[in-house]
Amino acid sequence: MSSRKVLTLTLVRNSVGDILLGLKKRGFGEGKWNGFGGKVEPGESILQGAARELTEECGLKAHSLTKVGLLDFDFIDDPMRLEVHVFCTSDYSGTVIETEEMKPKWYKVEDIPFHEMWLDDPIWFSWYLKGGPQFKGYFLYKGLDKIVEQEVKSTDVPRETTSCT
Ligand SMILES: Nc1[nH]c(=O)nc2c1ncn2[C@H]1C[C@H](O)[C@@H](COP(=O)(O)OP(=O)(O)OP(=O)(O)O)O1
Repeated sequence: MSSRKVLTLTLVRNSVGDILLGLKKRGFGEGKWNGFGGKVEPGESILQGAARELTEECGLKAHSLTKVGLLDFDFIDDPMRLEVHVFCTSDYSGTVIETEEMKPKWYKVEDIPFHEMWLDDPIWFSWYLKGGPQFKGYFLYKGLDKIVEQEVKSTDVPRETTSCT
């Protein structure tokens, strides 16, 4: 029996192209820098979940979100499967705040701290940064510190921007 979790991950960029990451202070991925997101709750859409998590974790309100990719994670000897829907936005308002879950910080793209992020991030991030159609990634982990299988590819599906209002 596998247990599949649907999660969101949102990458925010400001008007000068810097990217907002958060240092996860608790829970899954604690101690790693990442975008903002979490589990989609019953009764909400994936987009609604992404917008809610962004506000909960760093205070920003997304006016629209652009779907950029999908990441699937399997774990050897663990029935957990993660389906992570990746969004980006530069269309937001509010002030960035530190929350119980995340300590946020703006990074220049060339300074993204990949050595303090999930091992898969340096593999798929370039697909996000370069634009183009949505990407699809698959990673098989052994534990949380080793990737034993990986694939990232482009799909035929263009990036899609949806209003959050
Ligand atoms: N391998 C991976 N690479 C990556 O870049 N992001 C990942 C990842 N695995 C999970 N994530 C993201 C998805 C999501 O944004 C976040 C995990 O969210 P969760 O809601 O599971 O966190 P928590 O365990 O803190 O749960 P809550 O207590 O519900 O907030 O980490």
